[in-house]
Amino acid sequence: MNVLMLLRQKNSIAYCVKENKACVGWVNRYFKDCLCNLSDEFSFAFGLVSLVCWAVAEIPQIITNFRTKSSHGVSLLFLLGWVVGDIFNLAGCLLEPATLPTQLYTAVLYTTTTIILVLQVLYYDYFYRCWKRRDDDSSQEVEEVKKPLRPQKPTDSGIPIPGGTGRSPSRRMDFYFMSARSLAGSSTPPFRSNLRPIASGPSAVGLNHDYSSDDDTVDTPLNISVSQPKPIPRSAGYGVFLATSSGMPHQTKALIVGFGGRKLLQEHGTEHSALGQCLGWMMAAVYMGGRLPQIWLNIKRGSVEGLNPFMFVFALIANVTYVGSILLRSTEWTKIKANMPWLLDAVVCVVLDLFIILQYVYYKYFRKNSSTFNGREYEGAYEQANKN
Ligand SMILES: NC(=[NH2+])NCCC[C@H](N)C(=O)O
Repeated sequence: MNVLMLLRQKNSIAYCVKENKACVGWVNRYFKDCLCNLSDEFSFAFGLVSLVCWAVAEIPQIITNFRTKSSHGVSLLFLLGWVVGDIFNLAGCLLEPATLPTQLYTAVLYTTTTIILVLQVLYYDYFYRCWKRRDDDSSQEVEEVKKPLRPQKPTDSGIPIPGGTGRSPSRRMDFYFMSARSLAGSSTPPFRSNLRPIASGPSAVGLNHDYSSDDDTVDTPLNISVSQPKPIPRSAGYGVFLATSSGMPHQTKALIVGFGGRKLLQEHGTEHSALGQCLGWMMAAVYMGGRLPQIWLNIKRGSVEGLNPFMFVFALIANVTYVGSILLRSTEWTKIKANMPWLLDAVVCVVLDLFIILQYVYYKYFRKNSSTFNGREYEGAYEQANKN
């Protein structure tokens, strides 16, 4: 029987067992899925929309980080939750015979984009910031030796110091000079800096204390350490967890030949292992919990600056269509039950993403007017910096 099915599959002749008719050719060929009726077709279409949404979901945030040269708006813990979940999800897709090849495609797709995003966050949060700080510190050292600081008029605050370092000042250095030399006389904090009470002269102003996605913020001392920048630690406190699969629905109406060594399955031959279920629940817990650091970061900062809401809009659509694709394929309780961890995860993530989008609207448009001095000034400087 299996040999016969394999032969049929090889010749691209797949049949719906129930309805005894050929599957949709291209879907069968490229996605190894069999669509027998309209609801299967809708299910597949929803699955495709979900796949496309996941493919693009993180791109807006990557662009925002690139533009602001910072990742202060997005929680690293949230992204790490995704990465760890995705890796186990990927492993689960490869090991679990009940998953479809499309699940594997989706998992590969979003694991890749998430890894790119995390690498970018680490780059801006650690390397870029360290280099920038080192650059600024050495500039300040030379500056302090060569040109003693003079009191600045408030109107001078944005003007770079000509020839101060013996090399052409970059825009980054302009910000630095503005903040280090004359912030005491200016009410405008430097780009992405926290406005703090100024203890003494200009050299006592803390720079580079970015609004960070760090969830364990460590206060930056007011005095800049000229030689060694103090790295801000981040916590990556998720425990080890495993996850299996998500993406397209498990149910198949006809024969499926899986990837590599995966088994040939039939409608009634789909296996749901207890381990797969257990891992599915653990995956769901991590994915759902992963949104909390982001929500908390937004509350803690009282701002959503640097966060791109489209990441959550796409994730929301991806999860809604994902749920639709499962439910449209089958409403049999046994199948819904087997998919429960993935369904529940997607539904809860939709609610949490909706909450984050509302948070965005609130902080961006309503909280703006009543924000504190610090917040207003920060936004002004931020927007000003973006315009330059
Ligand atoms: N890296 C990813 N985008 N992974 C997909 C996570 C899917 C999960 N339902 C969530 O919304 O969190």
